[in-house]
Amino acid sequence: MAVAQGRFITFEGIDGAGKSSQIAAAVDWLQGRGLAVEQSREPGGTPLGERLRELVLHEAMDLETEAMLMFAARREHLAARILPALAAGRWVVCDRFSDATYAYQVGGRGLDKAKFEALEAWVHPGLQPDLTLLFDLPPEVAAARVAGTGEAPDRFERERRDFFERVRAAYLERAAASSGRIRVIDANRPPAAIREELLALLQERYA
Ligand SMILES: Nc1ncnc2c1ncn2[C@@H]1O[C@H](COP(=O)(O)OP(=O)(O)O)[C@@H](O)[C@H]1O
Ligand SMILES: Cc1cn([C@H]2C[C@H](O)[C@@H](COP(=O)(O)OP(=O)(O)O)O2)c(=O)[nH]c1=O
Repeated sequence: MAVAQGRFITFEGIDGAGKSSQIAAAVDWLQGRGLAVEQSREPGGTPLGERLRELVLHEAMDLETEAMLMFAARREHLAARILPALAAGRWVVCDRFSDATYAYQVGGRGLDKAKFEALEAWVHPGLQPDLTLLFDLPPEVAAARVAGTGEAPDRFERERRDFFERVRAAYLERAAASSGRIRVIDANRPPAAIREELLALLQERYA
């Protein structure tokens, strides 16, 4: 007998891209179709992962330590939540996954691509999200949004414009290499327009 298998949907983009409220809209839409949906985030998603998140967002560290902590948190997230949920037929909507490590650690910070690929093959062999929504916008627009929140910036949000230019370019490069999985959304528009495109995309794919 075929076992129901949930779908894995991820959201990506530079800090301030506006993922948060759009993720909520996507989850609402999927739940409205009667699906069981789990919303999560990376780094994080489990008690251990959230503790690792605190460290990587606020503690200065070596680049390879940073990359391995991202993947350690991810391994725990997969083992404790994502894989059991998908196996039980639940859908998982996650704020960031390995594309973020590619964009931030490889693109932004210069981590050796072969080391990223080795970690990815170790931590989730044969598994990629079913669909990834990449929120794309100029770093200066995103930075103004982050500044507008009035919240204290973390270690990544304090990076300079050229860092986010590299992160953005790495995301777009990965999207070009996986155009069936990664859909680029122009995030430099009002929230309502983005929401409309996002829901149309989900409708086209999953209705
Ligand atoms: N399309 C948009 N246009 C203008 N401001 C936005 C838009 N989307 C989100 N924002 C604002 O930008 C800030 C960052 O949004 P958020 O959803 O937290 O981004 P992310 O989760 O991608 O870092 C918030 O203050 C939010 O209200
Ligand atoms: C998952 C992941 C996140 N990050 C970074 C990107 C973000 O700056 C930060 C946390 O992401 P996020 O939860 O999107 O932060 P916020 O809700 O404040 O926008 O971690 C990496 O550098 N590598 C990774 O693999």
